[in-house]
Amino acid sequence: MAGPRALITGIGGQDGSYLAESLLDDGFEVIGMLRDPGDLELRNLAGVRHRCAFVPGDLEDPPSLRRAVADARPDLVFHLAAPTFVPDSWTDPTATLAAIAGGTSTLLAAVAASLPETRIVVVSSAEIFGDSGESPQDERSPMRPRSPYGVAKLAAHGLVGTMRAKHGIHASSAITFNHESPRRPVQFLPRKVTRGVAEIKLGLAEELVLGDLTASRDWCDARDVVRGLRLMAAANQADDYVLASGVPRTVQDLVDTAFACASMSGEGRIRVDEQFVREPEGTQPLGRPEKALRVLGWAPEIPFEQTVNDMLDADLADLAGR
Ligand SMILES: C[C@H]1O[C@H](OP(=O)(O)OP(=O)(O)OC[C@H]2O[C@@H](n3cnc4c(=O)[nH]c(N)nc43)[C@H](O)[C@@H]2O)[C@@H](O)[C@@H](O)C1=O
Repeated sequence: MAGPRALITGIGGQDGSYLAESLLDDGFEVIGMLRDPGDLELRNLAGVRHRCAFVPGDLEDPPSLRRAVADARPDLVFHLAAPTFVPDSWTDPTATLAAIAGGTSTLLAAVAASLPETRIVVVSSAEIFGDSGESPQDERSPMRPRSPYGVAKLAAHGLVGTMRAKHGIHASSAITFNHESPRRPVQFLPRKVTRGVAEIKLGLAEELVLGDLTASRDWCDARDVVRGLRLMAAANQADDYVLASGVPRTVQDLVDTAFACASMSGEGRIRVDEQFVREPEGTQPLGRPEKALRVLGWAPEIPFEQTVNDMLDADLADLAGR
């Protein structure tokens, strides 16, 4: 007999691919929504692609999302797909809102209308807090986003709560803080750092060019976050949860950790370039994941140093294999 079915939007990304692996391991049938299911460049899915099915769907094309839900008839939906690099959201705020807020409302409405027993987890973001004025942040902290990306993620988060209240569906919002892994793209800071350190280690580069070294983030491992998403889907009651480490670290801390993992000193190897410096944050982004621990029994398990080390190892192997 076939197992329960899960539809994952954003299956080719960092979180989507780990989630697919975890669900397949537990006997789920996994259906991935892709803009182009003919795309074979799904590096993150290399190990499991042949065990997944795929349906077409584009966040900015509502009929395609409704069709994806109708065709997959999932028991669970994990909505992960989104444009994710925050600075890019200033280039086209309209497209950011359409993809993130519009895509989420279409999926929630499709579930409420045709599959009301289906459970859905929507991935929101710590960027919804912005100038919260409160640190650390939890599910009840003021939400004052500072970018179109944050505004769009706040709309998606709000839609989950309103659709849950109105239609009684099992819809949950994961307020995820920064999470990393060897599958993180290089435009994000931690991957840029481990890739840069690997290049220096191999003699392929002399320095690492970054923005503000004093900026602070709450980093955890993507594999821990994915475990949290599954616990949210499995919980008796749908609800919203902060998934975070609860530990603040600066960009400099991250850089030091990466050089230490490479058994090197970063002294004299970092240059700050204004093009990577963002406006300073009024409120330190830092999560308080107490509710996730209390209700779901979730806590991060993979130490920060382990994540950075895994990323560095992947970069060294990748560069050495070229
Ligand atoms: C929760 C949230 O998390 C992520 O968004 P992000 O925090 O913008 O991620 P990032 O890795 O681009 O920046 C982290 C920090 O690092 C600083 N920083 C310094 N120097 C460079 C630098 O050279 N490059 C970058 N990218 N950042 C730099 C930068 O100013 C910032 O303070 C996404 O997953 C997003 O989708 C999401 O939802």
